[in-house]
Amino acid sequence: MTVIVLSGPIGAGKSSLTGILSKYLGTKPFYESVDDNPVLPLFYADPKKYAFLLQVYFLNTRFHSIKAALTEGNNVLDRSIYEDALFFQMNADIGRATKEEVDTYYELLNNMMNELDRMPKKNPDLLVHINVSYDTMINRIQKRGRPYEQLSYDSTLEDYYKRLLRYYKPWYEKYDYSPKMEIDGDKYDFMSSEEDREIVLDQIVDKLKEVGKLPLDWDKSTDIQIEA
Ligand SMILES: Nc1ncnc2c1ncn2[C@@H]1O[C@H](COP(=O)(O)OP(=O)(O)OP(=O)(O)O)[C@@H](O)[C@H]1O
Ligand SMILES: Nc1nc(=O)c2ncn([C@H]3C[C@H](O)[C@@H](CO)O3)c2[nH]1
Repeated sequence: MTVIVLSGPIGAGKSSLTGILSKYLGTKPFYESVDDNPVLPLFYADPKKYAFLLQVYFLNTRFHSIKAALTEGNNVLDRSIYEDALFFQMNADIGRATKEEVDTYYELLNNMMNELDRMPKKNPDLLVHINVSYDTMINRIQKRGRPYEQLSYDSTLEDYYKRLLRYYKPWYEKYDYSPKMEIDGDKYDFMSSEEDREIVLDQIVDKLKEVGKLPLDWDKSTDIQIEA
């Protein structure tokens, strides 16, 4: 059993790479709840009011996915639970949560982490972090086109996104729940370029081999078709 988690800022390419990687390794993808998430548009419309609710929503849905992913088969998850606190702390730092919400959130998170600790498999086998610059992040957010994430929707989003990138750097450096690796999301267009896709997949496969976690039942499929 091999569990891989993707990490990285908004629009870095986690869901896209989750799809590619899970197809390539013949594993199951677990996606973050976004299009079916009723709180996300509320949050972008009124962040101060909905930051706490959104965080609890994500924590709950991620916990469900993790429980399923850590109990059966080989899986790829498109964002790690370890990034949840990064988002919440950043929102709290810019005044979008009360002290009571902060305390309650961390108690809940700790509680959930303790539950994960009691599971047969506690941590993922590999974290694949996608690094992107601010310009790439914005281009991808525009390309994907969720209305409430666009800079034109809210003039404070530029600062929010730049701040998010600043929070990610130390977060990745400190991360030690599993082996980890970085993918250069500025350099490799794994969506349109087959050559780039192969390079990125090779990097991940090499790392899985290095840590002894390449799925034994892995059936390499050579041709990954990307749906437009
Ligand atoms: N390496 C890449 N090269 C070119 N385009 C990419 C790359 N990665 C992702 N994209 C495109 O960027 C957009 C955002 O990608 P995706 O939804 O996978 O990001 P994400 O990290 O899952 O975002 P979020 O954190 O918001 O869930 C999509 O339109 C996708 O096709
Ligand atoms: N505030 C907040 N906390 C989280 O834990 C979190 N996880 C994801 N997101 C937002 C980013 C993208 O818009 C969108 C898809 O990733 O959802 C979050 N926002």
